[in-house]
Amino acid sequence: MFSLNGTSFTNNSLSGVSRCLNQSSRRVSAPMVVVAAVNSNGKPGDGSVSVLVENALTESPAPVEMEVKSTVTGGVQDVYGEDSATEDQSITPWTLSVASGFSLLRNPHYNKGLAFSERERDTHYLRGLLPPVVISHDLQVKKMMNSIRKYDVPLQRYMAMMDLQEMNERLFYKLLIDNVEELLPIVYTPTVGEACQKYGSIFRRPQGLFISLKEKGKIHEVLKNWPEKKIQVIVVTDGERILGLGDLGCQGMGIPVGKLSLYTALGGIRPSACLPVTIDVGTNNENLLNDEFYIGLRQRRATGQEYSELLDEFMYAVKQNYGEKVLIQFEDFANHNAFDLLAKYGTSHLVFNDDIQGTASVVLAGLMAALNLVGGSLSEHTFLFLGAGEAGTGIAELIALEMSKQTGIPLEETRKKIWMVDSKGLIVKSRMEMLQHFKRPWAHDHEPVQELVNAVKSIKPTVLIGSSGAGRTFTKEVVQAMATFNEKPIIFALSNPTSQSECTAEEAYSWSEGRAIFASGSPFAPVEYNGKVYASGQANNAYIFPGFGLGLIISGAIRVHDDMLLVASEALAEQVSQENFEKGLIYPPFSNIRKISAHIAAKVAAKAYELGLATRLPQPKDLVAYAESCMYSPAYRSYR
Ligand SMILES: NC(=O)C1=CN([C@@H]2O[C@H](COP(=O)(O)OP(=O)(O)OC[C@H]3O[C@@H](n4cnc5c(N)ncnc54)[C@H](OP(=O)(O)O)[C@@H]3O)[C@@H](O)[C@H]2O)C=CC1
Ligand SMILES: CC(=O)C(=O)O
Ligand SMILES: [Mg+2]
Repeated sequence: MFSLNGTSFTNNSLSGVSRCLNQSSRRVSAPMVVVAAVNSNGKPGDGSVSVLVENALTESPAPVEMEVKSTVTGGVQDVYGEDSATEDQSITPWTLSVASGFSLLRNPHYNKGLAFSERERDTHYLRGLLPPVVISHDLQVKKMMNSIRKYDVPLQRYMAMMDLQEMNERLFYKLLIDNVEELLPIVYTPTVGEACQKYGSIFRRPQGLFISLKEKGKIHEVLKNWPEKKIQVIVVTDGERILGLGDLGCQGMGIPVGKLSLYTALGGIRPSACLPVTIDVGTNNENLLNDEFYIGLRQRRATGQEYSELLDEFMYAVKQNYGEKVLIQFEDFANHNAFDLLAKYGTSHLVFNDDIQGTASVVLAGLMAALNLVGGSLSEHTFLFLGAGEAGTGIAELIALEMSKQTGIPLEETRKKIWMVDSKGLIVKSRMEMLQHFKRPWAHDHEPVQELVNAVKSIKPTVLIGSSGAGRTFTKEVVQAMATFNEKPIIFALSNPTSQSECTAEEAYSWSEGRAIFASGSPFAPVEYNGKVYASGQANNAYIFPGFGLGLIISGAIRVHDDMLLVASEALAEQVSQENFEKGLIYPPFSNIRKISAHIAAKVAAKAYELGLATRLPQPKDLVAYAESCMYSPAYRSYR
């Protein structure tokens, strides 16, 4: 028993946190002295109990390594041992106080709904607050899936999922992990696109952190308002290019929220370590400016110095609050800012642009896999893009880099195998003066060509990639042209959501007489053509960023390097099985995504160590096993 600020505490309840740490299968330094203090009568007066947490690392610098059994794996930097507790161990459901009673049921992090056991209902003052039945986590998942499936409208399913995330986090993640193929199109593209468009009308409870021009000069304090302190990944948007839907301003928040749900479900990053951010500098979307339910600043976008000062303040406040190794993922910025932000902060922060880099890695993986079906090496193929923005030029640059690495041919030469069409036609040398800087490497010698179909007929690409955000631009004539000079034309329709896809799966297969190798950014159902069923893959950066981020975090990487993108592509391509190839697939099913993410993470981490960019030492021997052991599991913990 001891006293703090006049209150008596017992330490016989030295929390399960330290015990949990001891029994984790991860190698842990045993740093935590955790004192869960209860009032001397052992009963909270007002439903809450003060808790004091101390990190004893400073007092006990020598790390103690332990290897013990675990049935549940923990999140990266699971310092409180909550996630690495085995299923038969107890942990304390604490916030700054021990949650109990009504507040426990309203706390999404600890709420278990009808799965609270009889004992927990007694010890945590839940009697009467729940109906008598006690059900399992699995039954909760079954029940929730039943109720979600009753909604015919995808947006209603999205809203039900968001409500669940705000009500019972572990049920939300178990549902998503166990039913990933069915629920990915709900919490992610295409439905998240519609949700962003209607965000103001469907807005119920805020998710993520909103930083607007009003917060200029105060961003450091605003970050402190966020309830979690140990942030490992931030996904940030300014809402100017949301999927292929354009400027959705502050309503772009659905994207960082959705991407970070995938960081947890697909990549195993703890939810409490994820921070979704929307930077609101206004919007140029007239419909939103005139919408009475719009949730953002009602002004046109700030640009120039005003914009860059806000971004600068944000970037430095992030580093001040969370340190060097927090990963900042830029998402859905317009290209006139995206390339510059990546270049500007790439040397001072751990930054990653998902649209430029993540997309590049996922498409390169698909191409590597597709070579198994069409033959030849990468440099024997010719590529034509519709869309020369972030996604298009990002992918092109990574393909050229990989070709250069494979053949030893200089990058300037390998780029010549890649052609681009933008809204003004084929990118050719005569347009050089007027081109944005990121398009210039792709301006080759050729007479001007206006129409895509004519570019296809002239260049005769083996691979056609849509990254335009312009729906149905791969017309019948375009696909038929591809099929005239390719036995198996490779066609990617990357644009999201489905309404913006350059063509549908049905169009790709029927217009190519079943010969296309097709993948799309948003999913399409299998297609029947001439009595045969064709399943297409989903070429979406969701395959890459969760595992990529996990790899950066587990290695303590301080910078992103292009070679990490290349190994991530290899890791993903290696996961495509013979059985997948036989179905014409060039991506593995999402149902294996956590295993895939662990492989990607291991390769990325290994590259970080090789490049001297990793700070978490020593390097674990088996990086795949280590990555898996670091992944968050949504299994319920029992509360003492
Ligand atoms: N599947 C995936 O994982 C990903 C998919 N995407 C999707 O890719 C699309 C583009 O994104 P991003 O590259 O960031 O966008 P950008 O705005 O940076 O680039 C769009 C490009 O498409 C061109 N374009 C637009 N309309 C047409 C048209 N009708 N004909 C020819 N070219 C056109 C633009 O031309 P101009 O330069 O002349 O204006 C520009 O070059 C989006 O729909 C997005 O959802 C993005 C990232 C990942
Ligand atoms: C998938 C994605 O990042 C996009 O469409 O922007
Ligand atoms: Mg994006």
